[in-house]
Amino acid sequence: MILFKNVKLFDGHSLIGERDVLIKNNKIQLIQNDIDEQSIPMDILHELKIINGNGKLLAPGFIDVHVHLREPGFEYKETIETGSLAAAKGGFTTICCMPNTNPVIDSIETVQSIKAKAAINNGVSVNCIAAITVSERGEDLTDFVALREAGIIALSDDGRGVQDAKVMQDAFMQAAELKIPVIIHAEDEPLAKGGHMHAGEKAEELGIKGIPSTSESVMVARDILLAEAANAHVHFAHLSAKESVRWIEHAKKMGINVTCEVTPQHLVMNDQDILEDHGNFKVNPPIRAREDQNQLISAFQSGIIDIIATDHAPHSEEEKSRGIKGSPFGMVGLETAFAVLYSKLVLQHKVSLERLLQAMTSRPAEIFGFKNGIIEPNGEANLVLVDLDKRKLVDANNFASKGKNSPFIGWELQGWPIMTIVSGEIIHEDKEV
Ligand SMILES: NC(=O)N[C@@H](CC(=O)O)C(=O)O
Ligand SMILES: [Zn+2]
Ligand SMILES: [Zn+2]
Repeated sequence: MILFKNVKLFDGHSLIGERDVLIKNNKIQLIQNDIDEQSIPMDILHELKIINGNGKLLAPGFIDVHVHLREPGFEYKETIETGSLAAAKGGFTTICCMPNTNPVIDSIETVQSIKAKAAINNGVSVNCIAAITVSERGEDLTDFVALREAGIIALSDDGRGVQDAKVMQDAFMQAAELKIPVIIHAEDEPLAKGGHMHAGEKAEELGIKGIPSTSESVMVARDILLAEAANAHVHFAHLSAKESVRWIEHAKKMGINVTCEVTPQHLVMNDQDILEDHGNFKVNPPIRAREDQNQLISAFQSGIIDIIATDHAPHSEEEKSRGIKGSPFGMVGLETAFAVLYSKLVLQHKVSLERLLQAMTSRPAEIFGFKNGIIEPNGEANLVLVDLDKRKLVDANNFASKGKNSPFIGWELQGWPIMTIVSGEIIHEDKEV
């Protein structure tokens, strides 16, 4: 049993002010202006842990619909266990893993084995996203019916774009019938081929071949049209280019069933922030120009961009030590997401705290059909306590993730998750406080 005193409460939709919150039997028992400890029956009082909020923020546990857990096949980069620990440290209680593993998550056996492994970890809920095509080869569709039975929450060939429009059309048609969201990694391979970073001034300066924005935007436009024709729900992953945002805004106005996500790195950086030729700055899609960044921020604040997703993509230090040309694409993000966004967007008055929190809780829950993402009496107690005043330098040595490939190393950030609770149990507590 836990009693939070005087926490600043965000209920999933809005900041509702200072409250006391009582957690009992996995559930949120009471939310009141003042819960008197004396009112708690003596026989259970000894089990009560009182946490003095001192104005700290209590929110629904964060939800991340885009995480690479690397298991099976790439356990040297991350495992379900280390990824779940990293999630808890970042305040996430629900994550969804992408299928670009080895084997690819394209069969019910792989889904079941991931779920079984996740179940014996720290309590973070791990959901599977299965591949659209067998082995993510872009050719034959996986068995959507069987995969849905196995409990997947969406389909995606993340890591690669589905190049063939006919394959994509068939996928949208089946997914629409089964009501499964399709998550698009929008990338036209011939247009992106051979590139390592955004095709702009910075790439020229470094003498590195660029990836043009069109490699993303043409696929966004194509898949809006295909999803519209099939009446499917299309969700675009990790948006990077201003043109993509423009097409999505238009599609939403037309009433097409489209949603999308943006990562912290694409919101707070542009290619001028790539200070050195280091693999930690390499990600796909690439960090683009300042105008793209500004467009992403305003579309995020206005809700055209629905949610935050980290695209947590761990790689080994050895792999990332080969410079921008020689390293694999991807950045870790679970442990820094909130602090990065709070420091660089909220404290700088570019995005409101409410909007940021909605985009990490109730909005992803709504889009992907999770029951959590809100705080309400009798609801499951999946929570995060955030110290909005805490300042800390990002030090990858302290990450729970095996991946140390963060572009934020050395940044001094404010606003850190300090306690994560799943079904009433504290699964992570920051011992420094
Ligand atoms: N984002 C990345 O740069 N890399 C991801 C793949 C992906 O998300 O497309 C990875 O799996 O490493
Ligand atoms: Zn991707
Ligand atoms: Zn990804």
